[in-house]
Amino acid sequence: MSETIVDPSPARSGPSAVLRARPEPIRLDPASTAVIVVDMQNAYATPGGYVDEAGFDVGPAAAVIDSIAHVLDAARASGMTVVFLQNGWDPDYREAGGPLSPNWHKSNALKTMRARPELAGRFLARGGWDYELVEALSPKDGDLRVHKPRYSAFFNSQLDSVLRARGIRTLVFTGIATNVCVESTLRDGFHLEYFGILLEDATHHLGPDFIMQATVYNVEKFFGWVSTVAEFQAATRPLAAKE
Ligand SMILES: C/C(=C/NC(N)=O)C(=O)O
Repeated sequence: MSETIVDPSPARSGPSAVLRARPEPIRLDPASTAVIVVDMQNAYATPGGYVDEAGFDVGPAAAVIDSIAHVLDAARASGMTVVFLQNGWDPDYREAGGPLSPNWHKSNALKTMRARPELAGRFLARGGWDYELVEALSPKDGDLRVHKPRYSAFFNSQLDSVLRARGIRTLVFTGIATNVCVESTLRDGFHLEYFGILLEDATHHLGPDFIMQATVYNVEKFFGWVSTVAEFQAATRPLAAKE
């Protein structure tokens, strides 16, 4: 019996490819697919950035940067949209909210700066090094950047309108952190009718390994599809040849 292939864009006119994914394969239509690079900023992926200073392990981020670079090469070659998300706030932290915002209480960046006043102003402030994307993943011509002030990129940002204006239906997720901003955005995307695909080895989690497994389980079972960088490259290769 042949396996069902999920098809988010049955009315497409151009070439498409099938991505091997769990729980079932899903069709990729480059014209309506965007690769979302979640928060690959110095804050989350470079020693000396916020996450490192707050005591999380950024070691695995180096391999993730490499993996994402491969995904982006494949995505651009096959004509997909690339969207870089950048998390943070204005330099005065007004967008972060004050004590009446749960963000003020839960953001480890804000908490670390309050606990260590010598770090005040250093983390996730627009214009600063911590906020910048890592050098190895600099956007190329045609790529998009979207600023986001909370874990989910669909809140208080332009992401939904930027995607809808381009007819994007499928979102391929990479970036950091699997269990925080990646999962929050993929889940909210589900509720907005986007098809979310997690490339598990192009993400890195913050916290114990079981939390990565929990996100992968949640996505596979409830919110979307799970695949890998190698499968994405294999699926998109024939599309690039046709360009
Ligand atoms: C913990 C954290 C995660 N961010 C993300 N990009 O997943 C934060 O922003 O504080």
